[in-house]
Amino acid sequence: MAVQLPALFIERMRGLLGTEFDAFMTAYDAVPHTGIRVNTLKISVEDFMRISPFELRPVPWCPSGFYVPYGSKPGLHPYYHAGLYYIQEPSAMAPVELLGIQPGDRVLDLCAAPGGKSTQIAAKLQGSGVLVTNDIHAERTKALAKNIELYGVRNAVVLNETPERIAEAFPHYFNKILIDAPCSGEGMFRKDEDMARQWETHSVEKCTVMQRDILSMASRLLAPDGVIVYSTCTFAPEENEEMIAEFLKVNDGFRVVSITDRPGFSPGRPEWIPSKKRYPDVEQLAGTGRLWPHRIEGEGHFAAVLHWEREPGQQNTSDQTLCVSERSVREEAGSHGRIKAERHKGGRKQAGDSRRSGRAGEVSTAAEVLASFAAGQLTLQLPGQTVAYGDRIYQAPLDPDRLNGLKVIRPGWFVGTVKNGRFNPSHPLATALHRNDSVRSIVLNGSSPESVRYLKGETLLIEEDRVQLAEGASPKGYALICIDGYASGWGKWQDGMLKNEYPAGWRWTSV
Ligand SMILES: C[S@@+](CC[C@H](N)C(=O)[O-])C[C@H]1O[C@@H](n2cnc3c(N)ncnc32)[C@H](O)[C@@H]1O
Repeated sequence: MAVQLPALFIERMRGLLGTEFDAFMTAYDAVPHTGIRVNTLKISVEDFMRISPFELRPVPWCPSGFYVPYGSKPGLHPYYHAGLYYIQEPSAMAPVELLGIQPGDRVLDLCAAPGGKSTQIAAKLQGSGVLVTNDIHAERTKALAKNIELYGVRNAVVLNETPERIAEAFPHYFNKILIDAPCSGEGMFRKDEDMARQWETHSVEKCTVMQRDILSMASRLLAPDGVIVYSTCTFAPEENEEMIAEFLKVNDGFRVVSITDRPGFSPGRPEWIPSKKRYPDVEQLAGTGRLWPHRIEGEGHFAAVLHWEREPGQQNTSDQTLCVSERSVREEAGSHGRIKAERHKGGRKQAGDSRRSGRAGEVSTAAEVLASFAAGQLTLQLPGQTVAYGDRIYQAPLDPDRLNGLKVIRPGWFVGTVKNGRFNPSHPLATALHRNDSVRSIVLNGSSPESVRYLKGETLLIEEDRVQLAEGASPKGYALICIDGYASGWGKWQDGMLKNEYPAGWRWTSV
């Protein structure tokens, strides 16, 4: 066995698993599986299967998930940089499938960084409804925001908050909530030896304190008839079945929705909750699910689906807690600059509602400059509400007043900046477009060095006949650069020269 497992962990698993223990241990002799999940915001599964540079084998519990052969190195292909797939451990693809996301859902991903599951949720929403995605760690929210942008998500709000403060701002607002909880990570020991090394210090008890707190806040955030999916990547019953048993004991009206008929899942193990701790109706915990590394092709996971069955109308769903006079906003100084805190006292410029800021000139400037750019450059109607924070313009999926008092990393789709009355389109605007959304586009061949040179930030020579134009458009100006047809960034074309607009912090430096 390559992995050094903690002795205490081995003893505990031997006691729990009994005759299954030997099979469990043999899983540690196998190499972990590599998975990719197709980003259906940018490409359909069928189209990706046609162009995939890798041999694909379906992941049974995720229709857009595939195993790729060991050694494939999916991070080293231009399609990865074009956001066509997310590299994700196969078992980690399961929790979002359990949320049952429908168009128009209001979804909260409470522990979201670096964003694997958030990008999966966004792909299921297909631009409808709203995704509020949050992580408590400021550093990790940078990676989260970047992934939201790389994967072309238009309807996400990115927060860096405590669950409690989100619960104060959004009481009973979300109909789907994912808690991919911080946990002791026992299910990842095969894939990440550091987790095995850190296990004793990162104790199960410490994690249960955080999990209990996060779950209790989720009950305040959930709308009547809503669903919480709670998941961990650990085996410890205290963080899994027992955590859910405790939650059910203190939260009336919730029921476990059985997932044991879902591909890959084995039943939860209520019998592993120590008998001295009594919880009512523990049998329903058999309806939670476990993914075992010796039974499936993936790492160890646990998931529970909790449905709040309380009748609508029994809870206070008012928005009265939203009135906060000041708002703190965090924004990045540049595309990938340092995040700085900025306070606005009613100074936001919001399109279409000059009464809010009292600075009608600026209000109209931001919205009008964007509208004028969009009229000349884009063929789509931008979704959401135009909002300006400083010189940065966003299309927000939520009324920005709902975010009052919260640490907001992105209030919506970052579409560009206004400087000296000119609109400069952002990189995330490009990554969330489809080729025909721009009046001017240039297609680079994904298997030619040209696409790698573009992703490295080099200037390219491009003949005029390669600039694809909507009717009436001239070849000079911003062109959407598409790798094999999939939007990857901007370039500015003039007289056979493509000035590269791929931002410095995003460039592919490892090739
Ligand atoms: C298992 S990871 C999430 C992985 C993520 N869902 C994904 O799919 O990429 C757990 C995350 O919870 C965050 N976290 C820890 N305590 C938290 C809390 N109290 N509230 C919100 N997030 C928390 C950690 O920073 C960490 O990023």
